[in-house]
Amino acid sequence: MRPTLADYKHLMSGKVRDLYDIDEHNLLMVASDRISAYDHVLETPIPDKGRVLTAMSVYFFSELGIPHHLAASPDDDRIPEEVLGRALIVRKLDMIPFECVARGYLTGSALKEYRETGSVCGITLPDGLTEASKLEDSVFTPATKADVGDHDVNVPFSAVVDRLGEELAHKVREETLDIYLRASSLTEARGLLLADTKFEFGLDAAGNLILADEVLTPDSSRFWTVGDYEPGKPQPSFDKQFVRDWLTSSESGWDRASDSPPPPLPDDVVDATRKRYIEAYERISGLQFDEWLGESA
Ligand SMILES: C[C@H](c1ccccc1)n1cc(-c2ncnc(N)c2C#N)cn1
Repeated sequence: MRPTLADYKHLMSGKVRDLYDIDEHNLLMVASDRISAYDHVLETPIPDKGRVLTAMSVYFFSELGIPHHLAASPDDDRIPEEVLGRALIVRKLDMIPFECVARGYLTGSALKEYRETGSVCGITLPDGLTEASKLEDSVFTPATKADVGDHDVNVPFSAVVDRLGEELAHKVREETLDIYLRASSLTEARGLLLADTKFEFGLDAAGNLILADEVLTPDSSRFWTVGDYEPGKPQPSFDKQFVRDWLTSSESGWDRASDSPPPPLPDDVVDATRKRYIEAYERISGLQFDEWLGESA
């Protein structure tokens, strides 16, 4: 008999994920079907999004072959039925207080900073770069974690050194870039560009660096289609473009510049977005989503 979520103490919630306390050594990390766009958590869920992104993390944790925080099988008996397939048991770590971002392409906050300073996180970049430019060498662009609803703040590597010390700061940067390069090679071979991604690390009781959080999901990464890649303009998001296009179309009646919450999504946008998440998982992993744990929505 599996427990229910009510048996576990709720610890915190992010935009689309929730964290529960299992026992002295373990947490339950639950991925919801919530989706965010334009800094809003939409009222319309995307069925199976939580299960797909959980399956993607599990695939990469097993594929990357580096120490990670998964503490049990995805079908462990301690996982409640209601979240089976979209929840993982992870071991408690002393989390490193930085978003460890690796970028192979220039976009988002890094592009904004580059346009203002010619650099990102204190790293001077070549002149003449533009939206979605491919960077000659991928860069480590750490950020401090913002409260829910705020944007993370990019910081120079020296801030990581000041907080973690030279040795650990260098190890975090090295691990971040190594995982990014290996993952981007894997995804590109399957037709998807990994423009950038965000990792979180923690330390175990022995002081070992452990890969934590979710990894290489569309929520922690930007995925673009190789065939559509064209620097000089914003690239379509592999997973969220249908949502973004509809929200900014006249059909939605929503004004992005207003403070009003976005309207509910139409069924066709929801269904197309669900299919994109599943496509991303199946193309990258080579696995069939309908063989993944839990009940399809
Ligand atoms: C940001 C993320 C989060 C996830 C889900 C919902 C809200 C926040 N989070 C993860 C931990 C965490 N703490 C201790 N040990 C761990 N292994 C982890 C992990 N992963 C703390 N925060």
